[in-house]
Amino acid sequence: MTKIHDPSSAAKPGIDRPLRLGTRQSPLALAQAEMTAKALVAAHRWSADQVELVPMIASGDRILDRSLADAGGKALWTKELDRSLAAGEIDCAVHSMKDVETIRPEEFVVAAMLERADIHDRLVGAENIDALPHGAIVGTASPRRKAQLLRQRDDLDIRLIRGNVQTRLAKIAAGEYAASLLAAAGLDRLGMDDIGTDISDELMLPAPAQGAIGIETLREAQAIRDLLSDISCSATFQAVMAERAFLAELTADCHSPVAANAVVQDTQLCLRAEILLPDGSESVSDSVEFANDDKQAPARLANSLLGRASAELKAVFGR
Ligand SMILES: NCc1[nH]cc(CCC(=O)O)c1CC(=O)O
Repeated sequence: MTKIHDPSSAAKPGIDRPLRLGTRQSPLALAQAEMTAKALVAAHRWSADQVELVPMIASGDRILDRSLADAGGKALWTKELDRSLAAGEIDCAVHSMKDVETIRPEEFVVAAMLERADIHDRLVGAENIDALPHGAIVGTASPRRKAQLLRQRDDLDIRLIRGNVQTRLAKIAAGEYAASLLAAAGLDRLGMDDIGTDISDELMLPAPAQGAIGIETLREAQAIRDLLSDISCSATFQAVMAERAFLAELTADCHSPVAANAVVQDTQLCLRAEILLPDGSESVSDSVEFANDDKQAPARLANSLLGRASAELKAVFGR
């Protein structure tokens, strides 16, 4: 006997069963997943139990003795969630867009981004960069932050610091480092908005996608994509995609000191970007305004910056 396909028998996530949100297990990742869950519940008038968090440990959380760049790159943040998404164990995965590789497997799609938070870096351990003592030890794992700090203060002793936000703050409190830089967005989401001082984006243009939370799902999962699109902030989405397009053209990875930030103004985007030598001794920056639908503009900016760079700086980007 042939089975008659009954579409109502396919359990609808969020309706017949909870929508499963995959997340890393760090306190910041969990806070971001909670924000996503809240947004879904509000947008769809669900009850709280229609969304379920599925936390997992990422390789990036396990490897703490090396910089991410040396250990295998940004994939270390997404590998476990990717596998789980592909296996159908979760319906979508919540990420800090800053940690998501520029080129992603074709089967995944960023279906939504929450409204972007504070884009700035916050200095913890001193009032401002000038107030740091001569030769002070500053902890960061970011080539961008290191280069931008050294550009301003080449006497600083920049050393690798790894671990989640709480771990880093504990290391400063213990005197292992005089100071560190952390994303304001992360501190704010952890309720630590009273810690540290914002560094202006003139001095330190943030990392591409800093402050943005993205939710990925399977490209083919149209029902999930629809549920997610209802919580997406289109201005954030367009801005972050422009920043990522800039990165893609540079073929930058997490070794590369790169900063970029875009803002949407009506039908226009304004993209500011900067590339630096790792020791901060050279930086090239510029900004461009372009129409939202001009998808090539970020790549043009990348090439114009490279065109003005020294041979040494070009080489950082494999040119
Ligand atoms: N690489 C770690 C990471 N990824 C995203 C954030 C902060 C949250 C955000 O930028 O949205 C952080 C911590 C930090 O840079 O201090």
